[in-house]
Amino acid sequence: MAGTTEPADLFQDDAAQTAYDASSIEVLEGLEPVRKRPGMYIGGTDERALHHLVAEVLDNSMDEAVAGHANRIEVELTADGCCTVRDNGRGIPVDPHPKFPNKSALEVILCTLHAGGKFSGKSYATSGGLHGVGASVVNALSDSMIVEVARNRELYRQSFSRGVPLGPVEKVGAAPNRRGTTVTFHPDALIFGESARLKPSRLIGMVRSKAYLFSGVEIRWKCAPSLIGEKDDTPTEAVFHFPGGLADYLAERLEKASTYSDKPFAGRVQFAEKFGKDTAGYVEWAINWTPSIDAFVNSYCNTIPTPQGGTHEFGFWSAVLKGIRAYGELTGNRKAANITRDDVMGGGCAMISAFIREPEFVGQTKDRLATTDAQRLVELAVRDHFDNWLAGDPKSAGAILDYMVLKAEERLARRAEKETARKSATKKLRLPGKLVDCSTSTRDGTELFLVEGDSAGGSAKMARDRRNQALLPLRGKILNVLGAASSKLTQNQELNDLCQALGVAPGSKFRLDDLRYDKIIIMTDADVDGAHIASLLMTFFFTQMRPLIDHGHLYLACPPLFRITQGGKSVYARDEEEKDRLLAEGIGGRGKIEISRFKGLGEMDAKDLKETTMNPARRQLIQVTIDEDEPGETGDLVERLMGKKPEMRFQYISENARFAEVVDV
Ligand SMILES: Nc1ncnc2c1ncn2[C@@H]1O[C@H](COP(=O)(O)OP(=O)(O)OP(=O)(O)O)[C@@H](O)[C@H]1O
Ligand SMILES: [Mg+2]
Ligand SMILES: [Mg+2]
Repeated sequence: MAGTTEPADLFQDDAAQTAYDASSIEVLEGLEPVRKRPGMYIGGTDERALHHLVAEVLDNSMDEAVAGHANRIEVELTADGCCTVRDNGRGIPVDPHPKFPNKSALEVILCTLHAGGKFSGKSYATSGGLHGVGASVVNALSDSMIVEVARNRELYRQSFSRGVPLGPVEKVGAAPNRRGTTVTFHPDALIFGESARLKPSRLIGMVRSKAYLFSGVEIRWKCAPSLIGEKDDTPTEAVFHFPGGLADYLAERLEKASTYSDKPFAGRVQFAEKFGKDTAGYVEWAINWTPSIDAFVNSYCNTIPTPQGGTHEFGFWSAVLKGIRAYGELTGNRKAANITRDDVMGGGCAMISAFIREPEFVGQTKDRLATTDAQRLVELAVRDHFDNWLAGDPKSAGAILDYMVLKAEERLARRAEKETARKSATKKLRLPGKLVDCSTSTRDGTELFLVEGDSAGGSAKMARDRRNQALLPLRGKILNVLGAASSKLTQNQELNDLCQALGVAPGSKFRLDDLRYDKIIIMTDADVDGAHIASLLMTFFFTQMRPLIDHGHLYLACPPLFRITQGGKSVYARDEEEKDRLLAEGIGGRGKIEISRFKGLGEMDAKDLKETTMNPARRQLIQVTIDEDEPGETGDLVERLMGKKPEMRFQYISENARFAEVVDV
């Protein structure tokens, strides 16, 4: 039947179709879409998203600073849960907007998606803002937002709630010595939940990082003491200003680490110097290598953190990789050719900050930079500097090169090890001589019978289905493995044969994927010796190949318990009940009926063994499982199986249904 055929009644449901007409298509106006689907704008409504609101407002002030119009920003958290960001920039325009003469530009910016001054590159060269949504999204998701603008010696103010203006922009006084924008907002509990709070410890890191990303700005931090928890060491006030930029920050982070170079490789290149005056922006970086702390890379574009990296980061690592390889060639170190990007990045602690015109990010939270050109710009800008740096400091350069060569060698050695391991696994297995294998080449549906004794092995060999049933006769008793050291384990021939036949190694080297059979079936006599062997085997599997049991590969065969003979005719009974039934029905022979408790598998001929114990259509198997619900059960089980009294084990194995579950398979 074709997969696209619709059930007939789908066509009858006219009502459903009528109800879904043009009126069901909604066009969300203004800021409604933001409140309906915050995820699209801030990546969700969780804590990360909540803190992203501050990032949006702060980014706008940073853009103003990077554009050269502001040099001071203040961030304050107040006890009422509000956040205030103030800058001394140009101030958001407040004059009427040419397209909407009744509204100020301020209102248009805050109440309209995709309204902004960063589309053309005229007011801002390399801004973090680019979509014209940030400020309006914060407004939409705040139950209160107040924006104050000091411009033209006047102070203006407009208030909003959930994206709706509470009135027009108003002049509220004179501001003779002031300019800039102040945004105060309170995240809406309807969106973020009643318990949502801006966390000082989370915000101060962001605030600090902005300061070292742009050395031309000073950021003042203030936080109500009541917001700082007992074990929290976030300061209530701080001033961040890093004239040394990223190099300062890296030095601070690597203060306690030993590094391969005394001084980091750090620098800053204006793209215009290299690519002509029309190329706006620059790249700044700082990196050092250390064996003592985990490698990290923090990358940014236009002060926006890009935790998922992107083109700028890729270009940076390309420069470093090519530089170090070239240096190796120059100094006659042939192994340098083996170094890859991973080797260069491993152990490298790097800060990369690019400023480019019209960056393209993936999504509004801007986690990854997608601008293709950034890769080329950054790579070419960094490359020359790296070459010079290496040449100018041979001691550091040598140490870093040696370290990367070592990383490359380790990586190659690991790969070689993996490859040989794989080769030996796929190489034709050496199988023990006494294994009677089945003919199927795949594992699916195959069974390996572990058979006690040679005589039973003989009839089992004839009784089996040679396509999927294999046999491994086990001679004598296997070593009592529970107490044995693992060296003893590997010396035991029976166990070695068993492992080889199964295709797996015991202990930590066990790999379920290598198992050669689907079902491992222990088939021993229904007597004390048989029970002992079965228990030894189960203990072995339990302690050395536990996943084999956990994944349901281990079974016990259930040979019959009674044989009833009458005048040359024999039948077998699995239990008392079946025996009684057979006796009552009669087995169809003549003369005296003899009932014997069945002893060994060897007593049965191949046909009987097949019918009672091996043929999947007639037999019963007990699947060995471990009951995890009962604490102490497994340890207890091993105790019982391995205890001194063999009768107990026999009893346990033949009767304990908690441990072993009877299944018809
Ligand atoms: N502190 C500020 N100082 C001056 N102008 C600002 C300030 N904050 C916002 N603006 C103006 O408001 C516009 C809209 O800001 P908004 O954050 O909504 O969008 P954006 O920054 O352009 O882009 P993005 O959505 O990527 O943040 C900005 O483009 C800028 O012109
Ligand atoms: Mg913005
Ligand atoms: Mg906007």
